[in-house]
Amino acid sequence: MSPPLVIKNGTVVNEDGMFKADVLVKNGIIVEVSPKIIALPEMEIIDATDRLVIPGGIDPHTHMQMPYAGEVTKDDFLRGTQAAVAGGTTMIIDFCCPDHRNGESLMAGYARWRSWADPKVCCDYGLSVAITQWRPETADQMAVITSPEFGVNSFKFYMAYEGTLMVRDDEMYRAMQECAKLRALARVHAENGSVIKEREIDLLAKGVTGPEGHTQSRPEEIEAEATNRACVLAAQANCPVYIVHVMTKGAAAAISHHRAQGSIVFGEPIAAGLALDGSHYYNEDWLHAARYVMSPPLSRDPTTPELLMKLLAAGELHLTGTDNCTYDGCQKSLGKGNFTKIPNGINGVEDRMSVVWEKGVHSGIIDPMRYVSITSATAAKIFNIYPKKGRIAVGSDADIVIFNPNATRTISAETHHHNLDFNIFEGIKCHGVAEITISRGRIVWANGQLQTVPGSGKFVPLLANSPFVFSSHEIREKKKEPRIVERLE
Ligand SMILES: O=C1CCNC(=O)N1
Ligand SMILES: [Zn+2]
Ligand SMILES: [Zn+2]
Repeated sequence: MSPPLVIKNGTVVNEDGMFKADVLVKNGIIVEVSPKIIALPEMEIIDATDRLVIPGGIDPHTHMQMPYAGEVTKDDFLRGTQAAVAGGTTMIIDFCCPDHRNGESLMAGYARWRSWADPKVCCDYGLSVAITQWRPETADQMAVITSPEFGVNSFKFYMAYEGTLMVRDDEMYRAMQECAKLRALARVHAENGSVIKEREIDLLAKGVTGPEGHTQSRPEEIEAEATNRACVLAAQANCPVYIVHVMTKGAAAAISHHRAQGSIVFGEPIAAGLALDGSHYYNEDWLHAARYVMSPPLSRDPTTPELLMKLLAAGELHLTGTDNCTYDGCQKSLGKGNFTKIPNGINGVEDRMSVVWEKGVHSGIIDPMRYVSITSATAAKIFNIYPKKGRIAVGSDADIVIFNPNATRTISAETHHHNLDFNIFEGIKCHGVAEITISRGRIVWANGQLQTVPGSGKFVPLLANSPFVFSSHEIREKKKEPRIVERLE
């Protein structure tokens, strides 16, 4: 167990307030937050003068060590969580993807992911489970895996990747009904996978084989239409819905529309979409362009990144993720001559906290409290682990970052901790640097050095029925009861 830690002279920032205070940590828990804490000889002292003391980032969207289409993502649970803590993130929610189409149970897939992650993680993690087919046994397995013993409270649905991950509308509708019954959140990758597949065929037939074909096969309205459809199906199923990687204005507008209709919809932009645009797909260098291939694609509109940040400021979008799904140049080159074979994925887990500070706070669009909300607290609330996570308060886990808002760092593959030969944010200078990262009371990053221990991170059970998501559910359910008219024969 780490020695007691006292963080002195810092400014604590939570999503609802910021104030000067010292913080005392014992046995991995915050035990005191007060104006002046006397440092005793047995305590390790951190001087946080002119620094912010913030809740460790929570990245709700990663794909570490993910097997897909014969490849495995380069950031495994060790390198991926090392990159996370080096950037000020102290918890990830990774996507478990059981091979359900071929009969693997959700529980067996879950067990595989746990066996990969538990020995390697250097910070805490949770799991969200993808459902890639609606089978007779799926509903029962969803009930099992949302029990506290497994600790899963969200399910992922892909409306893209026809033939591998994509579910039909009727399947997603049925599964959303089950999510609502179990008080579990439906998370959706919203793209029209069927139309994308046809557009890919047409583009290849016309000789468009490079990464520019990827973005042309997925026009922005393809994401907007699917986002709208996902919200409609969720509303029909009376199921709260969470749209992952919101990349475009149209998708964000669809979310705002359904929220204005009273639906419970959460939108998750990602670091890449808050800092970059789709011009990279037209880069003369094939490999450069291929390295930015992800789905949905980066927006073709250079004004989108700022708009997405403004929607986060306005509360129309809610939390930031990364979709960290890293493939190196060799893997990306599998798509030479056919863009549909380029593995989809980019990095983000190490740079999200700095990118969001630079594009949000340093640019004057959000304040530090909103920053904590969109990088940590809202994720903790949605996944039902608040205030254990996402807050600097007595009783909360000591997942803490000593954050220097005035320091800058220039992002580069030369210095990052990803297991990757490229960084999509290469050369971007950010204000806002995580100088010390503390995971459950243990310093895991300081003085530019990792101090991680593989397997020291813990699996965090995510329990169903998050009040932030479901506390109005019963009343909503009653209002949607079907009506029967009793007619005299
Ligand atoms: O939905 C996804 C899976 C991982 N990679 C990506 O780009 N999109
Ligand atoms: Zn996705
Ligand atoms: Zn993803």
